[in-house]
Amino acid sequence: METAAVEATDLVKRYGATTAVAGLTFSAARGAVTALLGPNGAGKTSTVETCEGFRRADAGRVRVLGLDPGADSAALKPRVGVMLQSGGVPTGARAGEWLRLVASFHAHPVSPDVLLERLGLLSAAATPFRRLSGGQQQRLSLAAAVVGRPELVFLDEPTAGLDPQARHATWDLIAELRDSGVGVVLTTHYMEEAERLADHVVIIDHGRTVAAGAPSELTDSRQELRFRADADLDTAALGAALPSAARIERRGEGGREPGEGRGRAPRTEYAVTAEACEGVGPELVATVGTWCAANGVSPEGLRVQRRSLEDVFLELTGRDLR
Ligand SMILES: Nc1ncnc2c1ncn2[C@@H]1O[C@H](COP(=O)(O)OP(=O)(O)OP(=O)(O)O)[C@@H](O)[C@H]1O
Repeated sequence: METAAVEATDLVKRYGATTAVAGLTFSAARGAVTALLGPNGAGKTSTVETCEGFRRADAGRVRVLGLDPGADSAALKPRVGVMLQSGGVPTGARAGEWLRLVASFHAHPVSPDVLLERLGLLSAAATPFRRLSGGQQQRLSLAAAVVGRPELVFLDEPTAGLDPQARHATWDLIAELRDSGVGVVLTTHYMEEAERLADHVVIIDHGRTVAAGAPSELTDSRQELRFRADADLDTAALGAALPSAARIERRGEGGREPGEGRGRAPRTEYAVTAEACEGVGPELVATVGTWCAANGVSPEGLRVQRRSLEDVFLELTGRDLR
């Protein structure tokens, strides 16, 4: 059987007294996009850098393409592409020259010019790295990670700070890599990106895996009823009218509808959840609608929807700032 792209088991990484990774287990398949999600400081970068062989695990086991990233680093180097958060490009290197140099280290590279064009960097090819915009630097680092036709790429926040055009170009490139059989392991803070791009999501918190699965597996089983109403909605009274398995919670400011004037107070978003997903159905909609009608409340945008990955993420990792 072909080995996984990455297999990490009970991984531990410490920096002095800080335990950044505390027994983390995850796997990433070949020909698939695996997204590592987690709040700031959750241990994503430490995990990725350990898998890349830049850091030594204090305990646990990591296999990358079936090999040990520390002991087998020479064998892995030509097979694994790495995009670092910090770029990793010498500041004086010109974009095009740098990419050609990286390509020259590989036996069958992609044409550097084709990659520069794909990522909108042709006009910046003669510009030194330090003079590139932040987004151009990101894209050059991505190009350098994939130019050698790796079997596996690690991308640490590949679209952080990119404009929508560059983000879409990056997504297209990542999807193509996956479709051609490359394993992609990326970290991101953009839930929409993970939902759209990832085949497998690993949610990490406090150095451990707290949930893993396909985005749809993590969100499908969680329907809820949502609506917007005034901030002072009497949630206790509405809650009392609901079946015992259901409860209502405030989900924060719902904002204004497009075109709605600033003169009107922003609405608050509410969610009614039930212990079992089947509990969120027509009867619950009717109960909420009837209560609203009897109490002079106009529930805007009343709908039953699947929870977003962001909802699931916040539920699992909490709302406290890290
Ligand atoms: N080189 C280091 N020396 C000491 N502590 C470190 C080092 N790198 C990371 N840490 C600490 O380890 C923990 C995990 O950091 P890590 O960068 O792995 O998290 P992360 O999930 O990638 O965070 P972010 O989303 O902010 O990039 C944090 O508490 C961080 O302060």
